[in-house]
Order: sequence, then C-alpha cells, then structure tokens
Amino acid sequence: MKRALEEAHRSLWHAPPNPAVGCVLLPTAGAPILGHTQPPGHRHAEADALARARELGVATAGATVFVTLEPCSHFGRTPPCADALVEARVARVVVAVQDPNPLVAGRGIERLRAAGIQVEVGLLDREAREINIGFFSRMVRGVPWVRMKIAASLDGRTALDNGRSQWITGAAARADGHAWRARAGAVLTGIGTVLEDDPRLDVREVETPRQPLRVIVDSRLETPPGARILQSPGSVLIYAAQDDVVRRAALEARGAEVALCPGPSGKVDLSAMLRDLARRGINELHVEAGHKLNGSLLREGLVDEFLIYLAPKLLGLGREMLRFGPLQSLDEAVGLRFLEVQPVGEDLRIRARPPGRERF
Ligand SMILES: NC(=O)C1=CN([C@@H]2O[C@H](COP(=O)(O)OP(=O)(O)OC[C@H]3O[C@@H](n4cnc5c(N)ncnc54)[C@H](OP(=O)(O)O)[C@@H]3O)[C@@H](O)[C@H]2O)C=CC1
Ligand SMILES: Nc1c(N[C@@H]2O[C@H](COP(=O)(O)O)[C@@H](O)[C@H]2O)[nH]c(=O)[nH]c1=O
Repeated sequence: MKRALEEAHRSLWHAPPNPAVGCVLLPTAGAPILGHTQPPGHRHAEADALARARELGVATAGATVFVTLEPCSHFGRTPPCADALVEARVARVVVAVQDPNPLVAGRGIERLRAAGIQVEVGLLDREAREINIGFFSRMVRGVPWVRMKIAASLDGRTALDNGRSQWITGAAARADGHAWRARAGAVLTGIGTVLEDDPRLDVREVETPRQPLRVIVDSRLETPPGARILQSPGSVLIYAAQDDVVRRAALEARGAEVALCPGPSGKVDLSAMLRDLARRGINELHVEAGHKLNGSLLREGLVDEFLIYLAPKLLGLGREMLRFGPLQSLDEAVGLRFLEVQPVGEDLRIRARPPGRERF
C-alpha cells in the first residue's frame, strides 16, 4: 500500500478535480504492476494498472490489488473500475479508504464482494485520506481544503509599512510555494494584494500540466483591467459583493469571470464563496493574500492549514501575517499544531493546522 500511495502522489498535480489514486497489482507470478490516476477523462489508477498488465502480457486472474481509494462503481467519463477488476478476475482487493462521495460510498466494495472477490478496507487509511484531503473536504463538507500560504520574516512581517514585500523569502522557498500552487485547484488573493503587488499568481517556477484557477476577492470590482493577473496563463474568477456594469464588462472583456457573492456590510460572503468554489470542483484552495483577507478568513474559521515560510531576517514595523484581535487574554490565542518544520534553501517551511483540522 505504501507503493500505491507513492503512485498516488505522482497524480497530485494532474488529477484535480479527481482524487489522486495509486494502485499496485500483484500477479500470481511476476513483478508488481503499478498504476495511477491519469488526467481527467483518462484512466483511473486501477484501469491504468490493468492496461499495463495487458500491455506486458501478464495474467491478472488470481491477482491481489492494493488501491488507495475504493474502486469506482459508476460510469463517469471512464467505465467503472470495480467492473474492470471483476472482469480481470482478480482474487483480492485491499482498499485503503472508502470513497467519501456520499452518492457512491461503499458501492464499489459491494460490487467486488458480490462478484466473490475478497475485499479488505482500512490499510493506511490515514495516509490515503491525507493525500486527497481536498477531495475529502469537498465531498464531505462541501468546501475546499483551505491552505493559507504566508511568506514572512522571522519577526512575522509579510510586508514593510510602505507595502513592499518582494522578496522576503529566497528563491528555493518561492519555487516550493509554486509547487503548492500547482497542486491546488485554485489560488486565492485579495484586492489589496492585486492593487499593491500586481501579482500573476500562476505557476512558473515548477513544471505543471495545468494552471490553477486564480480567484480574487474584490467586493467593489476594483481590479484594474490591465492587471498582470489577467494577462498571465489560466482563468481568473472575481468574487464581488456589488455589481458595476461598466467595470464588470471591462474585466469580462479581459477574459475574467465575475461572480456576485454578497455578504453582510457590503463584502463578499467568504463561506458562500467557498461553497461555490467546491461546486466548481476545487478540492484544495491555496490562499496568497495580505493580512486583511487572511484575518477575515481566520476570524470566520475558514482556514484549515497554514503553509508558512520564515526567512532569517527581521523587518521591524510592517504588515502582520493575519489581522485579528486585539485579544484580551492569552486563553483566546488560536492554538495550532505543527505538522512539519523543514528547511527550504535558507528559509524554514512550517506547516500547521488549527484544532479540529489535524486530520480529516
Ligand atoms: N508575504 C506574503 O506572503 C504576502 C504579502 N502580501 C502583502 O500584503 C499587502 C496587501 O495586504 P492587504 O491590503 O491586506 O491585502 P489583501 O489581499 O488581504 O486584500 C485586502 C482586501 O481584502 C478585502 N477583504 C478582507 N476581508 C474581506 C471580506 N470578508 N470580504 C471581502 N473583502 C474582504 C478588504 O476589503 P475592505 O477594504 O473592503 O475591507 C481589503 O481591501 C501588500 O503589501 C502585499 O505585498 C500579500 C500577499 C502575500
Ligand atoms: N513576498 C513574498 C511572496 N509574496 C506573494 O507572491 C505574490 C507574487 O506572486 P507572483 O506575481 O506570481 O510572483 C505576491 O503577491 C504575494 O502573494 N511570496 C513568497 O513566496 N515570498 C515572498 O517573499
């Protein structure tokens, strides 16, 4: 199953909105055959391993199959993998975790058992959920997994007082940040960052088979039609709270989609926005915003994970990571749990989760 998880990992960048799944087929004789999810519309992991077995002329009857997610039982863009395993006459299927999609959960396992195949469920289920944490979040909660990336100095500053922030972290940390952008379905920022940094927010520092959707929270449609984000590759979606026919037309003429998502006090309803992003198939949402939008997302309890790069430098007065508070008591502090602390180039990468989000 560990090999199957490694295979699943290879699909992380091209699988979305599908889950990244890995498969290892152990034939009764010969070497293991590996498979993983191909881009949407192409082979799932089990079908991939079975196709490889056919290409190699390896008999699949009696084989044991390890797969990181329950085989599908429904006709989507590809035929059901459970049927393919039945037709291949495999003897045993070990599934790491059941499909979280309430419409199909358990059906693939039932289909295999009904055909007389021995099925076991639960081996390395925690790791299997973790690799598809965004897909699980979308299926179970109806919102993407929100991962907030912050690049800061050791004293926690994300920009100088005058707004300048490029660059705080080094080249290796910035490239690492692009790898996290690449696996997300969408990258989200706020209008403050668009106006101050004129960012592109696309994936350039690492190779990628696709560009994530770029999303701007822009209550009053203030994104300049000449902004670089509208010129770089990939689609742009702007959430506004108020319509403005002229500004909307100018942004649409540049290829952006504008969605109205009004909330209280003339601002975008951030929870409704997340539900809408999930409906659009976004599993992981990568946030790269300034202290104001970061603070709003935290205050509304919408942040699932922090991806923080800390540079070994001090900036003194400047913008904080997230604007919230002031708290009255230390008991009110937002406690986090470190998942990982890792050097990246000359900087440190810290991944941390708030309580209740340690696992999914
Ligand atoms: N080092 C780093 O990792 C990063 C640093 N930065 C830096 O941050 C600075 C920009 O910060 P900031 O201005 O905070 O930028 P943001 O990206 O946070 O955008 C701020 C805007 O978001 C809006 N906003 C906040 N909450 C909501 C909500 N609930 N609904 C709708 N809109 C909301 C605010 O609107 P309103 O005004 O109406 O309240 C505000 O105008 C720049 O200097 C940039 O360089 C930016 C990104 C990453
Ligand atoms: N300053 C800063 C970051 N800033 C983030 O990168 C954005 C620019 O993206 P792009 O236009 O695609 O290069 C910027 O608006 C902000 O969100 N990132 C980092 O890894 N390290 C840094 O020091």
